[in-house]
Amino acid sequence: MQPVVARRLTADTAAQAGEHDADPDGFFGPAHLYARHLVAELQTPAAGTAPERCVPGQVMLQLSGVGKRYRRRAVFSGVDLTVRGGEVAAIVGANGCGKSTLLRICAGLTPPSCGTVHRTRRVGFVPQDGGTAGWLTAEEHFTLFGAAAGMVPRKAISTGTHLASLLAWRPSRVQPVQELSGGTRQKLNLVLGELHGPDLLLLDEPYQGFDQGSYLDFWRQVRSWRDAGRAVVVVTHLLHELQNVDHVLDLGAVAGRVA
Ligand SMILES: Nc1ncnc2c1ncn2[C@@H]1O[C@H](COP(=O)(O)OP(=O)(O)OP(=O)(O)O)[C@@H](O)[C@H]1O
Repeated sequence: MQPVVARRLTADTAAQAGEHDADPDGFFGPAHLYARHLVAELQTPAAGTAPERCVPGQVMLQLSGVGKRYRRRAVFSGVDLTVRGGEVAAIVGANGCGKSTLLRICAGLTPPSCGTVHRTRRVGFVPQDGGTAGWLTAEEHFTLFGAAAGMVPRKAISTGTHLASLLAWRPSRVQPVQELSGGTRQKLNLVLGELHGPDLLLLDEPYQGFDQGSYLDFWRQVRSWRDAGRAVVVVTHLLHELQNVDHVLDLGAVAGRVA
């Protein structure tokens, strides 16, 4: 879960910068020095990040009787879902039925109000709103997130660049992320979620802003993860893709029958 920690750290930092209403360079110093500082802080590799082979058929995620309440309001209850290596699950349903909340519960970022969640250790999470830092470059993000997973900078950059190429994106070495288009920033998010080779990928509408070619590249990637024995859970509104997935969890139907 170290990449999740790194993502939270960069989001906190962005919030700090926003609160102080200062030029990031003046507040934190030059971007590359700040990135180096964060990398040093996250240098200790997460326990158990040594590469392991995905085992197709192995349970990567299991939800049993999971429910969520915000104060006295029930969002959903009684959610059961099992996703194995080599399977893709889609979470669908109307706006506000709790899809993002459920995905955060799967990632361990939001506690369920009831039920149990078992997940494999190596998880990649791609949130709907990215946790990227606008004044860092894509390469600095690769280095930062890679360090959190115990990758040396060179390996993190080459892996990130390779994964970006699978989405037809060639990151500039100098352009800060705040100058990227929305779709390209979303590609960065996707690459960061996959950088450490997770067994379980949790994706919250990861293709928002993608052009048609990138969208097709994305689903090609999903099939290649599945073929490699990884498990994928994707929140989606695009029902015509459901023929390509192994499980469909209609959270709208579940939410419609909460107590
Ligand atoms: N931290 C929170 N505190 C209180 N209520 C919340 C919180 N987070 C989410 N909610 C509520 O929980 C419900 C589910 O939100 P969520 O974002 O999970 O829905 P969603 O199905 O992903 O929606 P969308 O399709 O629009 O992305 C919404 O009514 C939302 O207002």
